[in-house]
Amino acid sequence: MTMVVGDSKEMGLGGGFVVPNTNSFGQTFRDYDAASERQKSVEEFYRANHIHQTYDFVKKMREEYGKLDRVEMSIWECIELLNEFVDESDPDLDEPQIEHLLQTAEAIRKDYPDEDWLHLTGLIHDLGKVLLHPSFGQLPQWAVVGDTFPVGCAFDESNVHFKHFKENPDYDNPKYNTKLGVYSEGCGLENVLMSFGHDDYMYLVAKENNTTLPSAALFAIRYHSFYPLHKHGAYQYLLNKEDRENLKWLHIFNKYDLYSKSKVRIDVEEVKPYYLSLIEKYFPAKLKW
Ligand SMILES: O[C@H]1[C@H](O)[C@@H](O)[C@H](O)[C@@H](O)[C@H]1O
Ligand SMILES: [Fe+2]
Ligand SMILES: [Fe+2]
Repeated sequence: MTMVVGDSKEMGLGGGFVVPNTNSFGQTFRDYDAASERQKSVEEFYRANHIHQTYDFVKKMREEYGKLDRVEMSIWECIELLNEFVDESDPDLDEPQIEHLLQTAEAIRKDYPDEDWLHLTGLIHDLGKVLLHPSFGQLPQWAVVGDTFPVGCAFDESNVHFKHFKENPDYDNPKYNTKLGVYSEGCGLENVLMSFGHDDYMYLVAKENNTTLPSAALFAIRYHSFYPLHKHGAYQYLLNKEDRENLKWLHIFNKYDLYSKSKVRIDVEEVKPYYLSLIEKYFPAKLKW
């Protein structure tokens, strides 16, 4: 039995995943106001993100990137491409993305050893960040990372750095700035346009390449950055019954996505054979991106 020294919350029994009290900068997770070396640049990131993610922008990007006509590569090749990127929206992590993917997957594996689909979901959930790469047009960070939110209806105040939405052209547009905007009560998230980024893009890649992952996996990939919903319970009026079901797995998934972020590196070569076997089980050898 492993005992981890710390207060009661940090104590882990039996080798399961232990939720740390603080991130690797000594702060609580997702504290966007804490004075840290990353605070200013993260806020700058959200300012640009909130200004530029409009209804029209999202529509255009979805059409363009939904074609999947840019690159052909395997899941593992994509993982390796992510080695060079650090996410500018993240107050908790400044390691290359490949570390975060493996940390998430391995943390899930500790607590859910039999749910191999969830391990793979952890491994691939952020692969959409490949949009930052030159072969994808080197999109700016504000169009790829950060929390997501619906466009086409009023922005909820639970969004991180909400005040910067006031500079978004949709903020004053009566078509888009009411509670429901262009949507109807209970219409289902599938019918809602979310701010464009790595979540929705990776969902499209997985679906269009005919993954055999279950729908809870696709939902987790697609909405894992939708913190206003899964952390704050905002935007409930857009959900349908299926969304509420899938949300249960997203809550589980989020614990590992967020709290596995650390400076402790995973030995890539050691775990690679296991993940290659999962990729082979759920994906074709080459995918369209
Ligand atoms: O900074 C993080 C990071 O970009 C994650 O990949 C995303 O899923 C989170 O929602 C975001 O806040
Ligand atoms: Fe993400
Ligand atoms: Fe993540």
